[in-house]
Amino acid sequence: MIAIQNINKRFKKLQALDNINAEFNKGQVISLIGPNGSGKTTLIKSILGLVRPDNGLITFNSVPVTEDVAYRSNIGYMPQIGRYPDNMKIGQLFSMIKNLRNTAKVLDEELYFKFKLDTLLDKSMRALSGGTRQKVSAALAFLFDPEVLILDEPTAGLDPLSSEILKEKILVEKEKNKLILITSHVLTDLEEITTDVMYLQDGKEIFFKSMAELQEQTGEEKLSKIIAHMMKNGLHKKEVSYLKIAT
Ligand SMILES: Nc1ncnc2c1ncn2[C@@H]1O[C@H](COP(=O)(O)OP(=O)(O)OP(=O)(O)O)[C@@H](O)[C@H]1O
Repeated sequence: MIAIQNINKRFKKLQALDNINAEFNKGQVISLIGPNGSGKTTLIKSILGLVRPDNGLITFNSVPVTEDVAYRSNIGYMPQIGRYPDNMKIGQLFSMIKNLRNTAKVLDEELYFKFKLDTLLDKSMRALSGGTRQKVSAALAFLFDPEVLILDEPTAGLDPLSSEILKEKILVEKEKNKLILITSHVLTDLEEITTDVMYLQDGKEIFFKSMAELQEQTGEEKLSKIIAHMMKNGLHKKEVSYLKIAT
C-alpha cells in the first residue's frame, strides 16, 4: 500500500532520514519507535507529502505521492501537536472540515461523541487544554473512516480514561484491516495493537520486523520485553533507556 524506497532527508548538516526502505500494507499496525529526534515524525511527514525527501521514492498504491495529492484523502493523520485556527470554535472547526471534505461517506463520529466534543462546541481553539486539543485531533483523524491512520504520539497528554477510549478505537480499526502507523514512547500503549515494529535511530532503520519475528528472535512475548531484550543484545542501553519499559 505504502512503499518507501531509499529515502534520505537532510536538514542542513543533520541527516534526519538515512536511506529508509519499507513497505506498509493493509492489516498492519506498525509501531515506529526510536529516541527523540530519530526521524519518526520526518518519516511520517514524508509519507504525507509535508516533507519532501532529498531523494528516493514514496508510493501510495503504486502512485508516487509527489504525483497526485488525492491519496491524502485515504489517510487520517493525528499530528504530534495539532495546529488549528486560534479564532475558531470547536463547532466551527468541525463544520469547516466537513464542508471542505464534502463527502457522501458516512462519518465516524464515535470519538467525537465519546470525547464529548459535542458539549464543547463553543470553546475557542485558543483556549483549549493540551488534552482537549489532542481529542479534537483524534476525532478528526478518524472522522472520514480512512483506510490508513497515521498517529503521531496519539495518547500524549490524554488522561487515562481518554487514552483507553482512543486505544480501544485503534483496536477496532485494526480489526477492520486498516493500515495503522503509530509512534509512541509509551510501549504499554502499543502492546496490544502492534503487528510490526520499525526502530529508528539517528535517521537510520535499525530494524523493521514483525512481532512474530521479534518474538521468535528474543523468546519474549511482550513488546516491552522484546525491546528490553534487544537493548541487552545489540542496541546500547543509552539508545533505548528513554523508553518506559514495563518491568
Ligand atoms: N523542519 C526542520 N528543520 C530542521 N531540522 C528539523 C526539521 N524537522 C525535523 N528536524 C530535525 O530532524 C531530526 C528528526 O526529527 P523528528 O521530528 O523526525 O524526530 P522524532 O523521532 O519524531 O522525535 P520525537 O520523538 O522527539 O518526536 C531532529 O534532529 C529534528 O530537530
